[in-house]
Amino acid sequence: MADPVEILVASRNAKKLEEMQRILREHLVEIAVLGLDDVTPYDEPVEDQPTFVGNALLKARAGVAATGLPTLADDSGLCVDALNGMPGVLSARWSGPPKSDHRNNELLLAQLADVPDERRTAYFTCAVAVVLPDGTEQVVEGRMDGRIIREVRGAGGFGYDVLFEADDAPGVTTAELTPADKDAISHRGKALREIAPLVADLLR
Ligand SMILES: O=P(O)(O)OP(=O)(O)OP(=O)(O)OC[C@H]1O[C@@H](n2cnc3c(O)ncnc32)[C@H](O)[C@@H]1O
Ligand SMILES: [Mg+2]
Repeated sequence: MADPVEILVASRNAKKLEEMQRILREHLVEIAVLGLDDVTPYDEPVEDQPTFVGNALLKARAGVAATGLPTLADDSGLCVDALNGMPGVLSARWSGPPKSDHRNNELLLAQLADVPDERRTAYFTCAVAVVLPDGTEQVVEGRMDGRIIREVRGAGGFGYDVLFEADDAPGVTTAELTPADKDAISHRGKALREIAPLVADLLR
């Protein structure tokens, strides 16, 4: 039997990578989904673009240039209405280096301390880009609407999940959902389920 086609998922975030591999493996059954730890290390780009789409393309292009493998990358973040869309593309490193989910969540609570419940709306967004060695590029986006609560709750997920209640799963944070329940409603789940058939077609 021929070796399976390989794709690289270029993320340094172990929890995000786990979500991506879980969703992709379900939808791309005959494709081997590798992570950055499965390939020779390369210089990863600085995520300096003003948009999620721009950063996702940057990460995917760098992966394909370094490895020669079709590469998928996710750039995602939390956009809070009362903060004019911040932290947005800066979500991962909002509270400064070294990257810390805990400090980011403390900062979010502090920034929203005086914001009343009805104005604590926010959404997660995710751009997923796939780039092939022949230069073909595709990008899709997914979104999950919800609100920011006042105390962290839950042990699942990552990042700001402990402070986010999705409109599609009210009363619990996305850190309290099972992995499958988060994938079913998440920005990342939506984007990856949309791009998976495109990837399958491109690799055929
Ligand atoms: O760039 P890579 O290496 O993929 O990993 P990263 O963590 O730096 O990823 P991003 O640059 O895309 O930043 C995304 C940040 O947005 C937040 N975020 C994105 N998706 C999330 C989710 O599903 N749940 C909670 N927080 C999320 C979280 O703080 C992430 O670190
Ligand atoms: Mg990043």
